Amino acid sequence: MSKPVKAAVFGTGSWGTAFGMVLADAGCEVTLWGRRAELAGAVNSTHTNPDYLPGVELPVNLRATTDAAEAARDADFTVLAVPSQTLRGNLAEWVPLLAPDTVLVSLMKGVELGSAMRMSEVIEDVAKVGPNRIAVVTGPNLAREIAARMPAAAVVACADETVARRLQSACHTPYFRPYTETDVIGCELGGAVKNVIGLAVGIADGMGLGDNTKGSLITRGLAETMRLGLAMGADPLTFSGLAGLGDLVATCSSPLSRNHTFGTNLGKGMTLQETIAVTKQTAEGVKSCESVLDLARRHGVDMPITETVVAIVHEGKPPVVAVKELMSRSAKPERR
Ligand SMILES: NC(=O)c1ccc[n+]([C@@H]2O[C@H](COP(=O)([O-])OP(=O)(O)OC[C@H]3O[C@@H](n4cnc5c(N)ncnc54)[C@H](O)[C@@H]3O)[C@@H](O)[C@H]2O)c1
Ligand SMILES: O=P(O)(O)OC[C@H](O)CO
Repeated sequence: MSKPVKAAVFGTGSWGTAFGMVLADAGCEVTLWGRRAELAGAVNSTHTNPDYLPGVELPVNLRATTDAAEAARDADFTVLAVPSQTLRGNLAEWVPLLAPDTVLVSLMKGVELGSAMRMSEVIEDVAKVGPNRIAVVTGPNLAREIAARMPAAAVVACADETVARRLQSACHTPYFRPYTETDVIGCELGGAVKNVIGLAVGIADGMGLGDNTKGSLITRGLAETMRLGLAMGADPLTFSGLAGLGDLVATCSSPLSRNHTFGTNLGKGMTLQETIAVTKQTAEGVKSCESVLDLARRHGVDMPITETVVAIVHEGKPPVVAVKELMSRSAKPERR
């Protein structure tokens, strides 16, 4: 009998825990790493994560520890599920502990501030491993729905398709259907930019605007994501798949999305500080809207919705003024 696949998941937040559950349900031996002993204790003793997924019963073969070396030991897959902006510092501490041939798997949907690096680039930079040992999991995967074992599809992307297939088989369950991809750039951009568009749609919802506005923001948001992707060497077809349209629709429609909810609160008139204060989990788009705009400028790409989100979130532009400006841009053909 072949030995079970071992996975370490660094991050016991919503998605780290839910994806750990997926891996465990798929038959992997999974160890979650978290910073807080009481949370790791709760996972081990009550098989719940009361802070991030209250009411969800976790599999008994999902264990947790605060000892990073213990989690990392002999892991075939080392899954990273911390906020995008802390990844660099976190990973630097874990690199000496990693199993020699482990595949590093990014669950994160952000772009690093300052460097404008995608998460796989940060991993490559810090861990000094090649693209064939770095994979990305993305798609329409709201953690709470996955944790409730509601059916969903996902994408596992790696430059090396064999590695993507290994990961696909490690996380395939009756409720979680992963497809393989080799377009890592497209998959990561789809995940990072949908958070920014999710903020925009949330703002519009909070302002009481309608479904036409939502449909327009989703479609034009996808258009600007694709423009950036093309400039960066992504395959444009990726954006009509799960990592693009699929995730955009889930995020922009769901009250479970932290980015959408964050935008809704801003659109209702809360200040940035008030909105941050009521946001308990990571809403990646809040910081990544700036790094996505940075990427767009580096590549000479026009991203008006992203620019508008940055102006509302970070420059205090009133949403009503921002909408007026967005709508009064010069007329142009739909495709350019
Ligand atoms: N929640 C989802 O539905 C979902 C789905 C797909 C992808 N993602 C992505 O997964 C990533 C993680 O999101 P999440 O939902 O698990 O966030 P979360 O806020 O629920 O959890 C974040 C985790 O990181 C830990 N953390 C925070 N700061 C840290 C630091 N400085 N050092 C180490 N650990 C730290 C927290 O304690 C927590 O365990 C994000 O990039 C997000 O976009 C989330
Ligand atoms: O809650 P959000 O906005 O981070 O979205 C969660 C997932 O990325 C949806 O696929």
